[in-house]
Amino acid sequence: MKAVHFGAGNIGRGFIGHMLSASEYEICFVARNKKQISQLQQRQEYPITLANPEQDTTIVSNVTAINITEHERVAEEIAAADIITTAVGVSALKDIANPIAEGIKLRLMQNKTAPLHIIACENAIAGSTRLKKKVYALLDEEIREQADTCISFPNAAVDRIVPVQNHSDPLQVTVEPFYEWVIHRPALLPGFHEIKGVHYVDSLEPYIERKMFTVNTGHCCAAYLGYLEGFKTIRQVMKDPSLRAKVRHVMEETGALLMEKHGFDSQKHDKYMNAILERFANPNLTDKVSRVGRSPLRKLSPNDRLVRPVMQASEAGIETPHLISAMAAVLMFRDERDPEAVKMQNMISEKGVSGFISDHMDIPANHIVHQKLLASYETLQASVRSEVLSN
Ligand SMILES: NC(=O)c1ccc[n+]([C@@H]2O[C@H](COP(=O)([O-])OP(=O)(O)OC[C@H]3O[C@@H](n4cnc5c(N)ncnc54)[C@H](O)[C@@H]3O)[C@@H](O)[C@H]2O)c1
Ligand SMILES: O=P(O)(O)OC[C@@H](O)[C@@H](O)[C@H](O)[C@H](O)CO
Repeated sequence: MKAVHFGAGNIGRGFIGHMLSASEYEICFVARNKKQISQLQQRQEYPITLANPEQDTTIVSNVTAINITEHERVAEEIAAADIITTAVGVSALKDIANPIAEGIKLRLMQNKTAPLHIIACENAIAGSTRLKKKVYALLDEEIREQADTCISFPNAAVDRIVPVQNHSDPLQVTVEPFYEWVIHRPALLPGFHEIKGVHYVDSLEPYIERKMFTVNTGHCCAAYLGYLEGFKTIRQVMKDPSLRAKVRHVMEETGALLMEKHGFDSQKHDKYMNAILERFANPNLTDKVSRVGRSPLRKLSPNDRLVRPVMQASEAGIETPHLISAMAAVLMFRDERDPEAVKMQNMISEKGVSGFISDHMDIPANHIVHQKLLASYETLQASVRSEVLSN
């Protein structure tokens, strides 16, 4: 069985590659980093270390790589593949749509009708559907109709914390022991070769919302609240009892929404939240605030981990004071090395924070969430100003 995976980054090597290889897939990474590509080609394996006290290490084998710029080879790999996965970041899906479309054209030209599954393993609601729209926009009607008969884009949720790596070996990756990969079963075509350890479900929305609104909402709130206190790692943030309590409160607010919307059991959800807080606090893992808080424009977009739950909670009549005050912290986030953080501050300077909340976050000025967020931002700014003056 052949897999093509776009993006040989942290989650690509540390999770998706690991899972596919353990299910007897041969994996070809389509990547950009030349050093990683040549190492993957030469060694055809790489080590994964678990962030547990024993630092258990396993070897992922049957791997190779090609460069995204080798258009013909990428198309040939796609034409021959059984599964395509991606972990490039949701904003980069537009950049890989063309190579995937070219591969699909070649595959269909070769009359290959074996099923092909294309799964976006990104932190996004309906990531594979988004990718499909971008790919299909590049195919003509006849090819789209043919593709519909043998190519499917199942949506998925992926969960494993894999920080930025700092090893002398460019392929080595340290990952947390926990993992969860959930795939929407109804979108699987007959002949799909099962990936061991994946949870296949009939309805994905409860799983992706539970993951994004608990793990990712809590994680980024830890990062932005920690940033305001000058912390550099998530572990440091979680050691601060007041910040840890704030993150817990944010999760409780999104949890109230999830329980109301999806009928989750409150005791089980409580355990789920506790386990996540422990994952954030893992003493064997160093995860930077800058990684977890990266790309604030994406994180503040209407369908992502902050605006979506806060608006849904508001509609359901659920109060979210902690989430709103953490969102005010996002608006204060500055990181010169993060282009989205720079752009966000420029947008706020140009439009004012209320203009940013209306235009970028799509929360109209007369909405109660807009007004509360604005008030929370102004209070936070005033407290930061008075702290600066008193120092
Ligand atoms: N790291 C985690 O803890 C984690 C967990 C779950 C989901 N995710 C999601 O997985 C995705 C990747 O995250 P990551 O942490 O692995 O980031 P990363 O930056 O480590 O990896 C992304 C990789 O994609 C590559 N890439 C980007 N554009 C490309 C292109 N056009 N062609 C080929 N390669 C390209 C980059 O070079 C990089 O190697 C994101 O959507 C993220 O939200 C991450
Ligand atoms: O990857 P992002 O930027 O969407 O979010 C940063 C982290 O919260 C995220 O990567 C988590 O580590 C991951 O989603 C855990 O499964």
